[in-house]
Order: sequence, then structure tokens, then C-alpha cells
Amino acid sequence: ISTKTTLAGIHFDNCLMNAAGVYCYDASELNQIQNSMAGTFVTKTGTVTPRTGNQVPRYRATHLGSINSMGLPNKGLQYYMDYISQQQKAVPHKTYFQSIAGFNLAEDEYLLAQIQASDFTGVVELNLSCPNVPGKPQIGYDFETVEKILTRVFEVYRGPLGIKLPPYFDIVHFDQMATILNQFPLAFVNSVNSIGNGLIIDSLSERVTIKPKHGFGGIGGDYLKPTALANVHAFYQRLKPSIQIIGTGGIKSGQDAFEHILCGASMVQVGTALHAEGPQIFARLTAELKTIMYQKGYTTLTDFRGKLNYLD
Ligand SMILES: O=C(O)c1[nH]c(=O)[nH]c(=O)c1I
Repeated sequence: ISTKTTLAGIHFDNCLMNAAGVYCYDASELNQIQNSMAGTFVTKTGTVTPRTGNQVPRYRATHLGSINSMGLPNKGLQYYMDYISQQQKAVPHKTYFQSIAGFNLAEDEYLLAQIQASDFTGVVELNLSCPNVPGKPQIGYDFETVEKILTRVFEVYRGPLGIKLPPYFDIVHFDQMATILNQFPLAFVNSVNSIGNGLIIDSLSERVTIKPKHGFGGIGGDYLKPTALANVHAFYQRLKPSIQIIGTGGIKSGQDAFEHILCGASMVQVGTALHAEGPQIFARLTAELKTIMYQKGYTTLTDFRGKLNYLD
């Protein structure tokens, strides 16, 4: 029984990995994912220059998930490129993901030019869905800008590249986004990022739980799972087969991972639950997923990927 997968024509021994932003801020955290059962890692979204991010407390977990308004704290693209360059030499049989975000088209182009000029042989995840940079809208909700960015991206970048999208909540939005995305040679679409600008309150103290933005932040965990599964399946149904799906949102058990794959995911990313449990979660999730596959008589992910049944 194998949980291996292929994405962008690249083989991964395991379909489980971290979600950008969790356990991937620096070399210390990335080493822990590298030394876990995860199939690979994605870096914290890298920007042109390092960022300290928003004021703390900026992350809070509840028994149903998490809220965060980190504000894109990161070491800057070059730090992550240096780390990946080192890992490509030290652990060459794995392929790594670099998450990036520019604050405008020129920055997107600059980031991609830097990657193109480097020895990077991995996969780029262009983040179009950070909800926590004050004053900056989530690009994923501006369809015309998404189309403009992707047009330019594929004029300048030749390696495998996918995008991280915010959750959508309207069937027509799935249709409109898929129509745009099907124009481009995307390697994948990663659905979903956190549900932007939720609010979790401590009713005892009658206060919000995080400092930035009057307590408003991205929602992850159990709260997010039904939305995540819907976005994974909606894009799986609509996108051309060459654009694969990475499923992110609400995965804390082998069953959750199984459900994302049943909805069409080729790779699954873990955020909130990884933050709570640490990198050993990948051993647990892999074992649980294999047990479910065994019980159902499946030996590979292709036996059930995308084969969600309807009631009609
Ligand atoms: O606040 C963040 O750093 C952050 N937080 C999220 O929940 N998603 C994102 O894409 C980002 I860039």
C-alpha cells in the first residue's frame, strides 16, 4: 500500500506535506519537516525583502482550529533559495516547493526572475491569497488581476508553477476562476488558504484573541474543512486534467486526507494540525491513511482519487 504521488511530472514518496506558513519559517523548522515522514516541504511565503510581520499575539488555536494574522513574516526569498539549494545537494531525491508573493506585478516578476536565474529545480507556489497584509486585498478575489498576473508569470517563468487560492463560496466564482485558470500551463492549484478575516472571541474576558486588525484573521482547521473539500472538488471537476489539485484545509486525520484525495487532490498539505502536533503528525497521518486504504482494498491513491460519488 503506497501513499506516493506525482505532481508536475515529479514523484513524491508521500502525498502529505506542510502548508506554507506552518513549520517553515527558518532552517530549523524546515529541517524538522525534512526529517519527518512528509513527502516534501513548502517554505513560508517569501517576499522580495525580509518582513517582521504583524504584532503578537498573531496566532491562536482553539479545539476546532485556528485564527492567524501573521502578516507575512518571512526571511526573504534569498534565504529560502539558499536553504533549498543546500537541500537539493544534501537530499537530491526529493523536490521542494518555494512559496512566493509579490506586492505588485513587478515584484512577482522580480521574484520569478531570481528563481529562474538560480539552481532551483523545485516547484513554485505563487501565493495569491494572503488575507493579513493590512491594506492589501486578497488577489484571488480580483479575477481580472489574477488573469493579468498569470499572463505575465508564464511569459517570464518556465519551471513548474502553481497558485495558492483563497476559498470561494459561489458556484459561479468556481466557473469564472476555472475558465481563467484553464488558459494557463499551471502545474497545480492549491485550494484552500485560510478563510480570510474571521473573528474568534474570548467571551470570558470579552476580548478578541489576536492583536492585529482588531482580532480579524484567517481561519483554519475543522472550521475550514467543508469549504476546503468543496473547493478541491469544484476545481477538480472544472480544470483541465494537466492542472492538478493540492488539497489544504482541515486535515488532522488520515480520514481527512482520504476525503481530500477522494475529492480530487494529488497532494495534501497540513497547517493548523501540524502547528498543534508537530512534524511527527506525518507519521500518524500516513499510517491512518494506509489503514483506511487497506480496509477499502485500495493500494494506490489512483484507485480512489476524484472518485467521489453523488446521490443522483
Ligand atoms: O498572515 C500570513 O502570513 C498568512 N496567513 C494565512 O493564513 N495565509 C497566508 O497566505 C499568509 I502570507
